[in-house]
Amino acid sequence: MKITVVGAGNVGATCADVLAYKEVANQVVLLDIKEGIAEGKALDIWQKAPIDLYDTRTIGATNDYSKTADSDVVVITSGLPRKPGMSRDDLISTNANIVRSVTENVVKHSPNAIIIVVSNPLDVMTYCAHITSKMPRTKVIGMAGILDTARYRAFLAEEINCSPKDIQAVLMGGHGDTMVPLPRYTTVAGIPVTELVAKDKLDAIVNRTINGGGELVKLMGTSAWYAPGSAAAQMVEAIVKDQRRIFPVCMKLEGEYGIDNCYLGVPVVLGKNGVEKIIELKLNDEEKALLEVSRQKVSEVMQALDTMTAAAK
Ligand SMILES: NC(=O)C1=CN([C@@H]2O[C@H](COP(=O)(O)OP(=O)(O)OC[C@H]3O[C@@H](n4cnc5c(N)ncnc54)[C@H](O)[C@@H]3O)[C@@H](O)[C@H]2O)C=CC1
Ligand SMILES: O=C([O-])CC(=O)C(=O)O
Repeated sequence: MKITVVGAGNVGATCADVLAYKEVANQVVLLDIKEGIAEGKALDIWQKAPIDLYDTRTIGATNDYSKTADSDVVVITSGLPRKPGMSRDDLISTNANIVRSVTENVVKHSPNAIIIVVSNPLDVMTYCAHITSKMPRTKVIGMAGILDTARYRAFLAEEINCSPKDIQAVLMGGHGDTMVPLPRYTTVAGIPVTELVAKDKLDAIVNRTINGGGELVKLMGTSAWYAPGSAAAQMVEAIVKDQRRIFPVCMKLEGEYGIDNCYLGVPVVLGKNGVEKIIELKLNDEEKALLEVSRQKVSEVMQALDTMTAAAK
């Protein structure tokens, strides 16, 4: 198995490191446009192999896509991260150009790869990669839901003072202020979360989750990478090992949840073909209304991308 990670910055290098450490594939190629950075980080990860005892070979490339040829999965992390005061949507024009050209190169050299997009604004960059690739919607998907759910689970574990391993949750919608955490579908070792956490505390945790990315940007001056890198690696692992794990994943909806032609996070079964199945939850009216707000917001940004693309022609 061969995995390529495009973008050897904070998220991409972390993802490559986790893939190697967990021996998800025997080869991981890290590619960046900045001279030498991917080669250096790939070499550094390889030199950690005798210490951490893994045999995944990590290889770096400066914009040389021939080294990525015939990858099984490609993770796209190339693009600007936001700075304090910015929204993810502010990154759209720069990152769309990057994601478009990267996707063209990826598809040229690895026509059968499953593509996982990480660059922001996530939902619209998944749209951009999907239409550029001309591949089925089940094979061009975005990572955000695992990260957002992990933040929610970590905050809950802190509040309950229990292991995060025992918290199961699902979250839907866009990766932004309109994401839709679902306390009704959150359990702690099988116990509904509402039996363990008071409503006001749960509301505060949901709110902190929605602003989880921004909290870190404010603290660090750039966005997060440890949890995002691991989250993308977890999607790769589910695909490469055909685990059929159930995760929230961003993809094009074609009628599911009554939504057409919009890229949103929904729970799916992830396996060797990418998305094997979309799970349609029976949302209540309140949850449906929140998802509709998310749909409107993502659709607006998709339209903004369409306008930009048309103007550039
Ligand atoms: N979906 C999600 O949940 C998350 C998304 N992100 C997004 O991931 C992206 C990367 O974030 P970081 O790694 O922190 O940024 P970074 O600045 O550390 O790394 C980005 C890398 O992309 C490279 N790059 C730029 N243009 C390229 C091109 N055409 N080809 C190849 N490489 C190129 C840069 O040289 C840089 O090394 C950002 O857009 C950020 O907003 C970050 C965290 C979570
Ligand atoms: O907040 C950002 O810009 C990066 C990101 O998507 C996240 O960490 O959730």
